[in-house]
Amino acid sequence: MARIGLVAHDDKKDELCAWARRHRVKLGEHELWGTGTTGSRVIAETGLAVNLLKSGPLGGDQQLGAMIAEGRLDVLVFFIDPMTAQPHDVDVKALTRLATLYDVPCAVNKSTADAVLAFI
Ligand SMILES: O=C(CO)COP(=O)(O)O
Repeated sequence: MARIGLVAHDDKKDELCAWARRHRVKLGEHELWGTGTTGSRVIAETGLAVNLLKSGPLGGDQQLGAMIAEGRLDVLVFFIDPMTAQPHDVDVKALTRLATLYDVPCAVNKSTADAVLAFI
């Protein structure tokens, strides 16, 4: 069982929820963690159990980063919106930086997320 973080920027939340619905059975075999708004939407739209952290801009991204630094997260699925500036861009960069540093698989779009999930 892998510990998977689920995060999406606002314009990518529909995409992440559709992805989670498509992989509902497989995701159900794993321990899921989500930032507040993303995680709540995944719960509502899939019925999957997701451990909720704070909303991303309020510290949720940093909580996921801390989990990575402490060896408590195995996979990060983070659908980033490349077209919209984020007020908490420093947190976004910190999270992707820690995933890179600790060699945690980090899927920032659907096809990469499909590939990572097929692998675990
Ligand atoms: O801001 C986010 C990622 O940077 C996601 O946070 P929410 O899931 O709370 O919207």
